Amino acid sequence: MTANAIEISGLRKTYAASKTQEAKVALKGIDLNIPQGSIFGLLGPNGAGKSTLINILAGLVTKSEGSVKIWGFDQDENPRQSRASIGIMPQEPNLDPYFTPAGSLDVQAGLYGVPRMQRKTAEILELIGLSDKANAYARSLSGGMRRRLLLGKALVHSPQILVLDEPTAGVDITLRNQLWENVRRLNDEGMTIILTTHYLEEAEQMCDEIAIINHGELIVRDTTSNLLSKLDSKTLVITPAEAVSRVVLPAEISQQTTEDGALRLSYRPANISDNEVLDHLRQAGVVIKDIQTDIPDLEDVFLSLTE
Ligand SMILES: Nc1ncnc2c1ncn2[C@@H]1O[C@H](COP(=O)(O)OP(=O)(O)OP(=O)(O)O)[C@@H](O)[C@H]1O
Repeated sequence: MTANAIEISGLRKTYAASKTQEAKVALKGIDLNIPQGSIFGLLGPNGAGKSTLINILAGLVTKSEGSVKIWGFDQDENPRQSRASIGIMPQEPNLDPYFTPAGSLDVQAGLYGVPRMQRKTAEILELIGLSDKANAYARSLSGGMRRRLLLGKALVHSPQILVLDEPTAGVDITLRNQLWENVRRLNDEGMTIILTTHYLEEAEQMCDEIAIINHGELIVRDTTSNLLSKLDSKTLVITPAEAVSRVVLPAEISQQTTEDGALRLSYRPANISDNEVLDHLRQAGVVIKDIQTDIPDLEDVFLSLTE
C-alpha cells in the first residue's frame, strides 16, 4: 500500500461572524488522503473551500475541528515538522519589491531555518529560469518571473510536498508549459504535488488523482481515468449526406442539430450501443457522410457533479 503524504480527517472550518458577515461554514467534515508521489488535483467551483483547505495545510488558517497529518506529522502535535514538510506556492504574489530573487530565496530559507551551507539558491534560480535575474529587484521582474519566484520560494526548504494554488491563472501558454515541465521534473524526483486549477483540461493532463469539493464537502475522489470513465455519456456527431431536420429516434437518444447541419446524438452507452444508435439513424432514412465521437472530458464530469 502506498503511504500517504497528507491525511485529513473530519476537517471542519467555520469562519467566525463579523459585523458585516454571518458565520460561514467553509469545510463541513473533509476526510481525504493524498498518496505520496502523486500529482493530485483539488478541484471545485468558486467558494467551494479549496483555498481554506490549502491555507489550513499551509498553517495560515486555523481549523475548527478534525486532524491534519502532513508527511506523517500531526499539525497540532508536531507543528514544526509538519510545516517543514510542505511548500506552498500561493495564488497572490507576496513578494517584497525591495528584495532581489536571490535575496528573497535567502530570506525565505532563513525563515525555515535552513543553514547557509545547505541553501540551494543557485540551483533553485536555475530551475525557475531566473539565474540571470538573481540580483535584479523583484519590482523590475515581469508578472511571469514573479510567479516563478513564488515557486522558487516554495522550494527553499526542500519540502516533500509542494502545493500549487491556481499556479497558471492568467499565465501565458509558454510560461504555463515551463511551469508544468518544472512540476513534472520535481514529481519525477519524488515530490508529491497538490494543485488547484480552474483549467480542467490541465488537471486532466497533469493529475493522477482528483478530489472535487463542493459547498465545503468532498463529493468525489478517484483516479482521473476512473472519473472520466464514470460519466456514462457519449455523443456521436453525424454529418448527413443530405440536410436533415429532426429525425425520429428512440427517447434514450437525445438529439441536437448544429449550425453547420451536423446531428449531435447523445446517449448512455450502458443503455444503448453505438451500433444500435446508427441502426436507428439508418432506419430513419439518414445517409451518413461522416461520424465523429465526442468523449466526455473532465469538464463534463465536473459539471455533472457540481451543478
Ligand atoms: N476569511 C474569511 N472569512 C469569512 N468567510 C470566508 C473567509 N475566507 C473564505 N470565506 C468563505 O468560505 C467559503 C470558501 O471559500 P474558499 O476561498 O475556501 O473557496 P475556494 O474554493 O478557494 O474558492 P475560489 O476558487 O473562488 O478561490 C466561501 O463562502 C468564502 O466566502
